[in-house]
Amino acid sequence: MLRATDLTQSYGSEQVFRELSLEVDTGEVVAVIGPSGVGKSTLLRTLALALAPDDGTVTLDGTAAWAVDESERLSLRRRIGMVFQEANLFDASVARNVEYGLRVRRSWSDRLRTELHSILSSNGTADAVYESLEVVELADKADQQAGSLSGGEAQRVSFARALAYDPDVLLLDEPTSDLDPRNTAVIEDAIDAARDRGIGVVVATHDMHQAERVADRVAVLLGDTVTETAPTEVIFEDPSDARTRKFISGELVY
Ligand SMILES: Nc1ncnc2c1ncn2[C@@H]1O[C@H](COP(=O)(O)OP(=O)(O)OP(=O)(O)O)[C@@H](O)[C@H]1O
Repeated sequence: MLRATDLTQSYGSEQVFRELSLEVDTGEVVAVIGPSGVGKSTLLRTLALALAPDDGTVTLDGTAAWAVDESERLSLRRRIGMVFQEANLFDASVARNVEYGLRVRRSWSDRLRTELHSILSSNGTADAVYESLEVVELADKADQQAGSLSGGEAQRVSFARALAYDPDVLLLDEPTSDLDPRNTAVIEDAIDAARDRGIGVVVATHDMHQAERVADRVAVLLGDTVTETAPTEVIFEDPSDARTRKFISGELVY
C-alpha cells in the first residue's frame, strides 16, 4: 500500500541514505531496525511525506506523492498517522486529546464531517474516542487531565489519538524507547490491534526484541541503506546479508 522505492535523502551535503526501498501492506507490521543515528527518523519523516526525497518515489496505493500537486499530496498525507518518541498532548482531558484525532479528520471534507457528526454524541465525545482509549487500556482515565498522566500513559494516549485518526498507515518512531515494560506491552498490543484493523504499520525501533515481538517483516538499516528486508524469523534466525548477521548478533555495525 505504502511503497518507497530507491529513496535517497540528505540534509544539505550530508547524505543519510541512498537507494532505499521499503513497503508496507494493509494489515502488516514492518519494523525498521538499525543503530542510533542511522536515519530511521529521517526515513519515517520521508514516508510521512513530511520530507521530499532527493531521489526516488513514495507511492500510496499507486499514487506517486511527489508527482502530484500539493493539494493531492496533502490528501495522501492525511491518510498517514504518526506517533513520535515523546507524547505531545494538549492541556486538556484525555478524551479531548484523543478526540483531536477525530477533529483533524473531520475538518478534511464535508462528507467526513457529516459522517462524524452522526457518531459524535451530544457532549461532543465520540464512541471512537473510547474505543481508541480501550485499545490502550485508558478508557477509565478519559476525563482526567492529560497533564496528570505518567509519561507512559501519555504515550498511550498519543497512540489512541493516532488510532482515532483512523489512518491507512501508521508510522511509529521509537514509540516505547522511554517506557517501562508494562507500558511497552500495552503499546505493543495496540500495534497488534492496529494490524487487526487493517492498518499498515511501520515501527522504527532500536530494540531488536521489540521488532521480533511485533513485526511481520523487518528492514535492517545499516550504513546508508537497507541491507536486508525479510520476514521477522528469517532476519533473526537466518539473515542472508553478512552485515545484517553481524548486527543481529550484537556486533557494532555502522
Ligand atoms: N533536521 C536535520 N538537519 C540536519 N541533520 C539532521 C537532521 N535530522 C537528522 N539529522 C542527521 O541525520 C542523521 C540521521 O538522523 P535520524 O534522526 O534520522 O537517525 P535515527 O536512526 O532516527 O537516530 P536515533 O535512533 O538516534 O533517533 C544523523 O546524522 C542526524 O544528525
